[in-house]
Amino acid sequence: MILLIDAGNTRIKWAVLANDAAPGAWLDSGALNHSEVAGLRAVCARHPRLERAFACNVAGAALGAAMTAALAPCALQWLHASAHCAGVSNAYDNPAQLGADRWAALIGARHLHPGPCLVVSAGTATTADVLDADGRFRGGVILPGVDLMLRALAGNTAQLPLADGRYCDFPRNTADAIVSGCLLAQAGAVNALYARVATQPQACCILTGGAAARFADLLQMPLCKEDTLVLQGLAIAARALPPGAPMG
Ligand SMILES: Nc1ncnc2c1ncn2[C@@H]1O[C@H](COP(=O)(O)OP(=O)(O)O)[C@@H](O)[C@H]1O
Ligand SMILES: CC(C)(COP(=O)(O)O)[C@@H](O)C(=O)NCCC(=O)O
Ligand SMILES: [K+]
Repeated sequence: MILLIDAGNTRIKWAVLANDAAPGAWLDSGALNHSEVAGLRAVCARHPRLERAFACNVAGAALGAAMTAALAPCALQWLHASAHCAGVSNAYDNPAQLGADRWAALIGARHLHPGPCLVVSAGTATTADVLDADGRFRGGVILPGVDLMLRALAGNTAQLPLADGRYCDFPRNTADAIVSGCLLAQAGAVNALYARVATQPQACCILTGGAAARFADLLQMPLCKEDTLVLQGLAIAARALPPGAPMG
């Protein structure tokens, strides 16, 4: 039994998986705020047959250390992006520079969909990553996530609130204008990146992240929503990287 943990800049997502189970067939799962990281200890206590913990962390060394402490004595193995893993190759100039959550999402996407796809993660940041039909990660973009965009406008202008408006085609008030602009910015980036794979047979978009639902309806392509894509990728990577194995 394995504990999988995706530590992002907003939330720590986790799931428990039996050794022979399909990625996504979670025995248990949940999410914690960074301030609740010690709650990982209770997750271990609830699952005494845990043999292993496998994680990605893009939220800094302090959170990583707190995760290690919370899980002790269960050893925590970290996924780092590398040149190859589980059928995915990494075209980043420096493969290790790619966020481990993006790398896990690409691995998860490859396992779900053998064709070309755009892997979109709507989290603190929004990322859109191009995966070719042969499992080659070609590259991708990073932009502020929805909440970051909304907070940037509220925090850096005299008159704009932290908007709680809704998407409209022709916004006629400030709150709707702000929300519509931010959601269109997200969808515009995704639609533009998708154009790079749209002509390839069986191309699709796999969408994940806590903010995915906010702009999914604005996306103009075949769409597969996978809320736990990163955790699924971690499960696949963990099986490809037994404890103590060198990174791919
Ligand atoms: N319960 C929640 N707590 C915090 N953010 C949430 C929650 N539900 C949805 N969200 C949205 O999802 C985003 C965080 O998504 P997530 O994928 O967890 O981000 P990350 O991987 O960067 O930690 C937030 O910016 C917010 O827009
Ligand atoms: C882009 C990210 C901040 C996304 O993290 P998240 O929004 O999920 O917290 C993360 O993947 C990251 O820190 N990447 C490292 C730089 C890169 O991927 O090029
Ligand atoms: K994420």
